[in-house]
Amino acid sequence: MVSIAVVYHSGYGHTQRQAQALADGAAARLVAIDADGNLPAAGWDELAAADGIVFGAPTYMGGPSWQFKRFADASSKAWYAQAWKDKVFGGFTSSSSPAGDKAGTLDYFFTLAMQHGGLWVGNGMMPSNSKTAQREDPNWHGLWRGAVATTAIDASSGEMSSADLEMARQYGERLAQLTARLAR
Ligand SMILES: Cc1cc2nc3c(=O)[nH]c(=O)nc-3n(C[C@H](O)[C@H](O)[C@H](O)COP(=O)(O)O)c2cc1C
Repeated sequence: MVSIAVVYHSGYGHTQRQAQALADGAAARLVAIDADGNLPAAGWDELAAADGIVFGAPTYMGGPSWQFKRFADASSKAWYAQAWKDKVFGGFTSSSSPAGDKAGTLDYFFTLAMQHGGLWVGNGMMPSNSKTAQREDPNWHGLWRGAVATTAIDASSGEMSSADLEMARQYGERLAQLTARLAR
């Protein structure tokens, strides 16, 4: 059984629901970054012990929230020790606009994973982009770098799209399966 850790920040609960859906799919542990950008006491040890690490943050002003960036800067200690080398990595983000410059957040996660010497996993999902496509279809965004969710700026986390949460769950499953294949 491989161990996956989902390390994420959420300001208003949307990214938290995505994190939970992904963790359900991957049978992963959640490591929440708090409002000050800090991990819980055992957080760094959990990340060091995991076979795979998944980054999550809301997209704020075209990139991850500052709390996630504070965590990322603090991960330079793990980088010096090459503690996360050869782990599997993935990422997810939530924003209010369908494009919303989410890609900036996912690209940042990818760069961070590469700096740590990791292996990036995309979602591997077919897009829903035909004339009959619906917003409740899986991967209606047509994006492959990770998992994404779009929720209207005035909608609560309880009103999130079930397709977006399902995307996170399926992505979690894929991350766990590929991590297990590498561990063989
Ligand atoms: C400071 C701030 C900046 C934001 N910037 C963006 C943005 O660049 N693109 C976008 O689509 N939504 C943006 N949003 C909306 C959030 O990404 C969206 O509400 C997201 O679902 C919040 O996730 P959370 O509840 O996990 O914090 C922004 C929200 C805040 C508070």
